[in-house]
Amino acid sequence: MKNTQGRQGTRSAQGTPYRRPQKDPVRILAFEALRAVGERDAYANLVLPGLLRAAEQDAAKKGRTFDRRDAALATELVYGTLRHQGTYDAVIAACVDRPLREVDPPVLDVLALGAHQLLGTRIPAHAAVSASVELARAVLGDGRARFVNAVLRRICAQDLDAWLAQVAPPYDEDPEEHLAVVHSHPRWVVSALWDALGGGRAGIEDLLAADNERPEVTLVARPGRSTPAGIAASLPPETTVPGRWSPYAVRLAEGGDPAAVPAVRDGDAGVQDEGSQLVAAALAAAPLDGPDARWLDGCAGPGGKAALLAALAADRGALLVAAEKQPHRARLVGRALHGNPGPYQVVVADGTRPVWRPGSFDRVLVDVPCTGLGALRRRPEARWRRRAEDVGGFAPLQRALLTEALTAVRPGGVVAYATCSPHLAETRAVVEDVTRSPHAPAADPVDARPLLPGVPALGDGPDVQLWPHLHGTDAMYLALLRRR
Ligand SMILES: C[S@@+](CC[C@H](N)C(=O)[O-])C[C@H]1O[C@@H](n2cnc3c(N)ncnc32)[C@H](O)[C@@H]1O
Repeated sequence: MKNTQGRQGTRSAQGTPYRRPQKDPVRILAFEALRAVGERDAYANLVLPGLLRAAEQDAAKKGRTFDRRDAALATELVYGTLRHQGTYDAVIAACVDRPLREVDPPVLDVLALGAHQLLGTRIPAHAAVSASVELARAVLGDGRARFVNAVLRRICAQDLDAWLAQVAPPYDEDPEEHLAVVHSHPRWVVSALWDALGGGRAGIEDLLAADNERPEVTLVARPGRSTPAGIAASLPPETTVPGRWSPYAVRLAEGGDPAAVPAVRDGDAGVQDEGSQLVAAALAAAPLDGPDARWLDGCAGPGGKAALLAALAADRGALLVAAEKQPHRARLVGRALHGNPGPYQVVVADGTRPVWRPGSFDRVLVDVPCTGLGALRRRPEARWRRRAEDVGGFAPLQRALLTEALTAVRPGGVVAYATCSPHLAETRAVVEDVTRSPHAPAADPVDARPLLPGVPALGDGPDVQLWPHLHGTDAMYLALLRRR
């Protein structure tokens, strides 16, 4: 019998010709990544590499290719959609006739992916809609694909600016909600960041916009093991840029792959934001009277700062003890420190119940667990997962770890308290409470600003707060305290 319905043709119950959905591996991969983030609380940066590898292997089996451009587009779709989810949700909400919580999450993911292509990329509108409808047919079925089609057609009726004017309240009426919708941050995060940053509209807008930028990949050349110049010389000249502030930093140009850097493969260098490098370098540079032989990193996992500290300690013949409560993270610390030119020990230990004697260290770092609001550039989903209540949840541990750090350092020794969050409740409030507490050893603040030479806009001191929009770093906080 002659097939009159084409290669993939069958007839549906209604008699309309049925065409199998086109399976676009890039969009399917992006959808699967969003589902993993939404359904299983996965981290995009952890699930993506596995999905990309699987897509490559699947394509190879079918005699097709899934190349670097496909991988770059899939990554952009996932990260962009997650970063701008708050804005896209507000737009989608204006285009559906029921509350968003009544729309199934997989449908919302397809809509958000479509909204990102329409409002956040240069993909032509007709291509963005048809690719999204095909994705919906493949992963949701024909009925929901029609719904997706209808919603996306409403979205593409105007551009992003027009949508923002429609869905965000005017700045003058409700500044925080305006910024939350326009810059896609939860309102409580806008509020907390603004409290910490201070100032007017321009600064907070720049900060929120910087949180939505892809961060550069920065490497740390571990002293005694490699140098920024040596790393740069090992790579084609156009692929590296000097660090901005850290003498150990070298930045990779757009698209640079750290795994391709020989010094990184050998452990002589690592991937580390310049803010983290500055924290370790400032502790190492703090003036000290008396011995300088024993250093402690009390919250070391996964070991980025410990590896730099250990290399700096080695240069002075000092020992670094790197303590971490979680055994699996302590193993990562061991890996980061492997090959260090000087002495070090990695211990699995609870920094609030120390296994070391009081006063036995000359320099101590506590880079405490925190909300991570300073690294929103790197963790696109984190802002939606965190809750305002989480801040208070970390408070007792942060105070206990700083108190024990002050106990661990000898009189005259220096403690660095660091967080990758600028939230005032995790930064100044902790330092002020502990330094006033009768239960903590007495300590005096050390002005950290001169220990970050050349870094501008460090405020009134004595502590320092780095910012993505001012320094190009994560929003690391650092307070230095000298035990009396
Ligand atoms: C912000 S991270 C430290 C990052 C690290 N300094 C780096 O640069 O790679 C905080 C670490 O503290 C660990 N931690 C949490 N509670 C702890 C405790 N009571 N004692 C020691 N480490 C703890 C966490 O497991 C986590 O690895």
